[in-house]
Amino acid sequence: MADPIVIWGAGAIGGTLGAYWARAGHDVLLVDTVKEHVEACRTKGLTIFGPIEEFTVVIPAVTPEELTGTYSRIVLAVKAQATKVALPMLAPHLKPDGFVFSAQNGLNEIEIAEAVGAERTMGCFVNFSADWHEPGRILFGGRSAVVVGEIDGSIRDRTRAMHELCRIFEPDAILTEDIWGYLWGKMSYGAMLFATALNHDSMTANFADPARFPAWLALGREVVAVALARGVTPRGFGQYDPMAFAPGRDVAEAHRAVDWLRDFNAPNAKTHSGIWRDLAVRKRKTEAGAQLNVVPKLAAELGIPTPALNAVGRLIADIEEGRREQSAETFGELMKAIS
Ligand SMILES: NC(=O)C1=CN([C@@H]2O[C@H](COP(=O)(O)OP(=O)(O)OC[C@H]3O[C@@H](n4cnc5c(N)ncnc54)[C@H](OP(=O)(O)O)[C@@H]3O)[C@@H](O)[C@H]2O)C=CC1
Ligand SMILES: CC(C)(CO)C(=O)C(=O)O
Repeated sequence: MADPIVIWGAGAIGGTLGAYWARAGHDVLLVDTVKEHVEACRTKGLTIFGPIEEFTVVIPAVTPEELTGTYSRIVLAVKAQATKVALPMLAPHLKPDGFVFSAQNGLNEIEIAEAVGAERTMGCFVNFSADWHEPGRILFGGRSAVVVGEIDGSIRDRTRAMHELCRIFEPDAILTEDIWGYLWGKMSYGAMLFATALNHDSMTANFADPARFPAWLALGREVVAVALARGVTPRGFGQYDPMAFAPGRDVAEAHRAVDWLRDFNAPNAKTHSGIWRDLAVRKRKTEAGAQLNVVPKLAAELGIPTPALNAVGRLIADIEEGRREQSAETFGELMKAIS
């Protein structure tokens, strides 16, 4: 494939992937709505910094309005709530036999497939940690799993090619026939991450508090119940096995999963989730509407109650709308809702 890899949304995740691919000699084109970031990337360069490594690479970059031409590979790395807006913008730039590769949290692949066709949609589970700090500067806070897979479970030449590209960035990247399993597995962890954003404690401090364990247990159980009812067996990463939250499993297994999340996040230079950062630092809406709240809707269709997910969704909305603060008290409201 001769045309550049287009990264649509060159923030924390898209920018990090793009920087690694560009440094490895691949032709990359960043597309982002933040003009100052686009300008920085294409002039002084995009700097990746943090505990993993530091480097700067100048990468061609444009705003969506400046983009011309059609491309075979478009890596979509906008927040889930921006997917709906980004899809009609990128669709005219996708070649008829090209594909959109979702490097996002949530089940964006459903929406992407509806917009550009299932044949032109590829999934990816991303769990590494990154934060956009300022134009041209992204913190790469910690390594974690990257998994590549087609939404129909097939493995094709293009799937292998994307997997190889991801291995440049993450040598342990996995090629899977079960991307939905990984996406639902991340959803179970993601629901807990939303809850960690109800207060100002780090992810590790949240997972370390035994008093908060009932919240992780309830959230994990609800997400996993919905996934299983939809015929998906959620898959994890590292030693986090979402099936620890499956019906009939001993609660000790869930304790082990949460303890592992505590330890996994401890050395991370990104101490808080992207959701916390949206609320506390970027002062903007989170992905709750487009990511977390999808699960209770699917659960309702299946007759599965989701009191913990409902409470987290409601409390995050309260913070977004200025009705509540991120605080111990707000987390306490979640605890009340599940007691
Ligand atoms: N950051 C992380 O550590 C992780 C993130 N993820 C997931 O990866 C996805 C991307 O997150 P992240 O990289 O953190 O997000 P960022 O906000 O850092 O990056 C997204 C970039 O896309 C821009 N953008 C928004 N709308 C459009 C559009 N229509 N066209 C082009 N660019 C646009 C954003 O601008 P603006 O800021 O103005 O909106 C921003 O610069 C999310 O689903 C997230 O949950 C998954 C694992 C870890
Ligand atoms: C915490 C992290 C990086 C996953 O480890 C994440 O997915 C997020 O910030 O939303």
